Amino acid sequence: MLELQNISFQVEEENSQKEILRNVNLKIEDDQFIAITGPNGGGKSTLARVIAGIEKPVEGRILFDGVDVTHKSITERANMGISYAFQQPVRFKGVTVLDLIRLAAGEKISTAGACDYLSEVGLCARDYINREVNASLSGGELKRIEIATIIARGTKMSVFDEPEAGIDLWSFNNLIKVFEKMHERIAGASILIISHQERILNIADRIIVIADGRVTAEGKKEDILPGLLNDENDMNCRFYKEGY
Ligand SMILES: Nc1ncnc2c1ncn2[C@@H]1O[C@H](COP(=O)(O)OP(=O)(O)OP(=O)(O)O)[C@@H](O)[C@H]1O
Repeated sequence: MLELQNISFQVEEENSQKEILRNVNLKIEDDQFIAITGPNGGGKSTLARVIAGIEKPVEGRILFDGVDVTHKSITERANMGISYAFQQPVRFKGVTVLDLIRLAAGEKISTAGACDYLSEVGLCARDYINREVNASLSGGELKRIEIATIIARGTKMSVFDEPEAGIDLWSFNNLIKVFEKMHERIAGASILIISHQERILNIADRIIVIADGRVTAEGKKEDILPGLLNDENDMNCRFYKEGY
C-alpha cells in the first residue's frame, strides 16, 4: 500500500513560494487500478513525481508498504517496486530498445522475450528492437516503448502520466486492453494512471480528482465518474473548485 500523509510541495517564484500541492492525503491500496484526473495545472504530474521521488515534498510523509520512503531516492524507490512513466518520455542516446527492455526486466531475457513486450503495446517488434531510443522515434512510439518497459518491470506499483498522449486512436483502443491485462497479470500490484480520458477513467476501480493542488474528490469509479461527466456547464470550475 502507498500512503501519502499531508503532502505539500512548493517552488520558489520571484521572491515568493508557489504552493503546488497542499496537504494531500491518500491511501492507494494493493491490487487497485486508480485514475487521477482534474484540470490542467491542478498538480497531478507533480503528485506523480513526488511519488516517484523526482520531487521531494516540503511537508508530509510517503509510506510504501509501511516503509517511510519520503527521503529515498528515485533509484531506491524503483528498486522497492515503484515504476514511473513520464508524461514526456526520456530519450536515451546510444541505448537500443532491446537494451532498455532488458534493463527494465532486470534479467537476461531473450530477444524474443523482449519482442513480446513490444508486441503487447502494438509495435511491430522487428522494426524497433534494434533501434536507438533517440530523437528518431516519434512521441507516440516513444510512449509505447516506455509502457513496454513498465510492463517488463512488472513492479508492485506502476505510475503512468497521461499514457494516452500522442497515441493514435487505434493504439488507444489497444492501450485500454494493455492496462486491463497488466492489472490482471500482477496480483496485488497497483496501477496509477493520470488521465483526462473517460475510457481510461472508466476502467479504473477508483478515481481521484486533483484540482488547485488538493484532492477535491475521491472514491469508487461508480460514485465519481457520473459527477465528472454530468458537469456539462464547466467541469473545471464547478466540479473541481467546489470540492464536490
Ligand atoms: N518547477 C516548477 N516551477 C514552477 N511552477 C511549477 C513547477 N512545477 C509545476 N509547476 C506548476 O504547478 C502547477 C501544477 O503542475 P502539474 O504539471 O503538476 O499539473 P497537472 O495537473 O499535471 O497539469 P496537466 O493536466 O496540464 O498535465 C502548474 O501551474 C505548473 O505550472
